Parts: sequence; C-alpha cells; structure tokens
Amino acid sequence: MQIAEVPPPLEVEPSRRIFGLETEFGLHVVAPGSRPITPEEVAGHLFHSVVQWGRSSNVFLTNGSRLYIDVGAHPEYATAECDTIEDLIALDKAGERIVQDLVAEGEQRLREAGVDGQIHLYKNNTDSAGNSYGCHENYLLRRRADFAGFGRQLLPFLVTRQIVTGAGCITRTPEGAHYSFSPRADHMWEGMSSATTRSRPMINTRDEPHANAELYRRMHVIVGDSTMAQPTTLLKVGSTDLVLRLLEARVLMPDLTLAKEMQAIRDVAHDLTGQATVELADGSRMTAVQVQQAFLDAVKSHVGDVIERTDEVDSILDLWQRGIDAVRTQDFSSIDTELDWAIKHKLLMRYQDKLQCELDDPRLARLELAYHDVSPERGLANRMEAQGLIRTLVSEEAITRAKTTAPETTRAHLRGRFVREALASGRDFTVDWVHLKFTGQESRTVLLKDPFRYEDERVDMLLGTLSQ
Ligand SMILES: Nc1ncnc2c1ncn2[C@@H]1O[C@H](COP(=O)(O)OP(=O)(O)OP(=O)(O)O)[C@@H](O)[C@H]1O
Ligand SMILES: [Mg+2]
Repeated sequence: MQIAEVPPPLEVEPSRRIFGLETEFGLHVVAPGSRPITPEEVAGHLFHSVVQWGRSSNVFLTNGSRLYIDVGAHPEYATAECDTIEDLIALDKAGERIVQDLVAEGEQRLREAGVDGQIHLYKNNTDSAGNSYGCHENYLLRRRADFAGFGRQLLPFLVTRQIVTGAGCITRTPEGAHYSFSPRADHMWEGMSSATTRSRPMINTRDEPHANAELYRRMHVIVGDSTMAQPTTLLKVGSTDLVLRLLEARVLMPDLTLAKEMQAIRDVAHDLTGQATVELADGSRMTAVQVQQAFLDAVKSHVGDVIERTDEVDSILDLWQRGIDAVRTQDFSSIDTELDWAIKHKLLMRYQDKLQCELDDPRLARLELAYHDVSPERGLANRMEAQGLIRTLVSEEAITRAKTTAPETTRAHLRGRFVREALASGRDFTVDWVHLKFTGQESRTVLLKDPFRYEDERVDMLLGTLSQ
C-alpha cells in the first residue's frame, strides 16, 4: 500500500475540541398475524438501498458520518467529527432523519416478502427484552493529558450528571414501578476499562484515537443516555466538555472520588428527589445534587480564565444550574421543555392522571416508547418539538443540510467531499475515519491523521485523478 506523505499537524488553539456522537437505534416491527421475522431480516430490508449504493451495510455518507448495522441488528449512526456543539446537534438530528428515510422502502420490501408491518426506529437505550444499547460520546484530548487520572476525576461527574441529562424512564420492580432519571444506569458494570461488550464500562479506555496518536487521545464515554431534546444534548456534551477543560488546565478540583461507582449510579438513578447520598472514597456522603453543584461551581469559578465566556457557555451554565435547582426544589417546571427526563415525566404524569392508572400500565410504556420514535409523524418528541413543547436550538434547515453536508471546519469536510465525488464518478473506494482511497493497486491511500485539518492538497490530487 502506498501512503501519501502526511503533512505536519495544524497548530490549533488548545480549547478547540473534536466531538462525535454514536447512536444505536432500537429496531422493531409491528406486524400482527405475520409469520415470524428476525431482526436481521428487518435490518436487511431497511438497509437494502444503502447496500445498493454503498455495496456494504457499513458506509460513510457525504455528511462525513458513518452508518452501519451493528451486532444485534441495531442500525448505528456515528456523527462526523464536529468542532462545535451546534454542528454536533445538527448532525445528530440529521442521523435520526437519515435512518427514518430508510423506513418507507424497508416496509415496502417487507410487504414484498409477505410481511405487512410497520418498522419503528427508536432512539432509546433499552428494548423490551431488557437489552441495553448506547449513545457513545467522543471527546478529543491532548495526548499529554493524564488519561487515567482524568477518567477517575470524571467518573463522579458522569455518575451524577443523569439528574440533569438523563433520558428518564419507568423502572419496573417486583415492588411496583417508579420513575428514574436514567435508563442506562442499571446497565453499567464498571467505571473504566477497555471492553465494551464483556463488561460495560462508563469510560472505555481502548486507545484508538482515530488521529495522530502521538498528539491525541479519544475519550470514549459510553454511560450516557440517548437524548431527544436538543437542549439535553447541549447540556450533556457541553457540561462534559467544560469539566474536561478544567481537567486539561489542571486546575484544582474538589476530590469527589466515589467509593462504589456502580452502587452510586444506581442509587442516583432511582431517587427522583435527588436526596439519595453517594459514598465518597474518604467515607463522607454527598447527594447527587451536591456533587453536580460542586462541578458546576468549579466550572463557573473559571469562566473568564480557563474557560472563555461565550453565549454557548452561558446557556450551558444556565441550563445546568436550572436543572440542579429543579431537582433540589422538586419543581420541574423550569426545565420541562428542555431536559428529556423532565419532559417525559410531565407527559407520563399527565396521561397517568387522565387514564387513572398505575405507572406500570402498558399504555404508559407505549407512550414512553413513542417519545423515542424517530418518525416525524409517529414520534412524540418530534411532534412535541413541532408544537413548541420542546425547545429547539438548531433550525430544521440546518438539520436538512447536515443530512448531506459535512461540518466545514474539521476533517469530515474532506471525507464528505471525497465520498460525494467518488460516488458521482462511480469509482470504487474505501473510507474510514482516517483513510481515503480509491480501490485499485495504482491508487494512493491518503491518511488523515489530523482531525482539525479541513483542506489538504493530497485530497485535491486524489480527486483530480477522477478527471484524468
Ligand atoms: N479524533 C477524534 N476525536 C474524537 N472523536 C472522534 C475522533 N475521530 C473520530 N471521532 C468520532 O468518534 C466516533 C467513532 O464512531 P465509531 O462507531 O466508528 O467508532 P468506534 O467507537 O471506534 O468503534 P466501534 O463503535 O466500531 O467500536 C464518531 O462519532 C467520530 O466522529
Ligand atoms: Mg461505535
């Protein structure tokens, strides 16, 4: 394999970061009276058109993102590298639209195969069989960072951030049902490790930076819930980014190391009052509200020095504080159009009241599921957004553009251009996060080790060969 010479990395401001979100979607068919049908068969029909143009069920799109079928027949969409949270939200929402666009043809092909059914795609974290699937967050870090130390300091933050950024869920137990902050919390097995399947950790430490490994690492956070409401995504990624910025600047942070992370994440999830305490390594106890407030205070005290004040930083801090206050005061009205768990809680309480039923009533379970349906018509979150009941941060035009166009200020721009022009030319090609190549012996592989570089002569030359 010939590899074109790699240019030196760009000098970028230390505050610039690359973000990416990976989402696994739940796939479900409603086909009463039909023959048995496996998830693999449904996934095959759903991805038929993708395989037609991409010759694989694992493709990169013109928006720089990756779309594929993961184990367990879950469609997965991994956003392209973004260097702003606004781009990330637009690309994340674009992913919902992209998978939903496959549904009509998938249903048509199902009918041809003798199954008259509706395909539903859910951006949620558990299925009815109790399996859990995730939304993974990726944050670029500088290599000199003390990765393990950062992870340890980040864990108390990740364990407790669910009180603001959780998706909310009805938890059923032998003693009855209750509402919890996070559907993902019960499915985490350990704090940090390099395995995702065997023992599901909150931070995956596998060292695969998808970038120049001498300069960068990728923090792969797998404890988060999939978020529907755009402000929840902003807060989830934005607050984590701000805490990482403090760690990178090595400012003194309170030591909130937890004694038992797994116990803590479950206790916090199941206590909507925010009063349950977690045990710290030094034997003291704090509530989740106090832990989150300590992180928020640390961040606030460095706005103006370590953290540059921007409108976005202000809106993250404002929502973060309102979220904590809502749990502390048990008055959720100031966040119930912005934070998923509170939006869903309000919706479910209203229907429970109307139906005069218990919380474990199947009609409420259906409502909860419908919240996560990515269909614009059937999905409740989407319909609530359209009615102004859920706040949005990016325009529908920006989301539509993000379905086909990559962010302009990261490596994804080069990948998007390459995929677009290669598809138009009909030449076979292979692409991943760091490589671009036309298939064939004579073609060079372009190695894109710098995720911040969005212009590159080698890519121009490679694409120039198309017109020769
Ligand atoms: N250098 C980087 N820093 C941070 N995020 C990155 C970087 N390069 C790529 N990403 C993001 O990481 C995510 C990678 O998703 P993908 O599902 O392909 O990866 P993976 O976690 O490596 O693998 P898998 O899911 O197959 O185990 C994407 O969202 C992408 O935008
Ligand atoms: Mg992945």
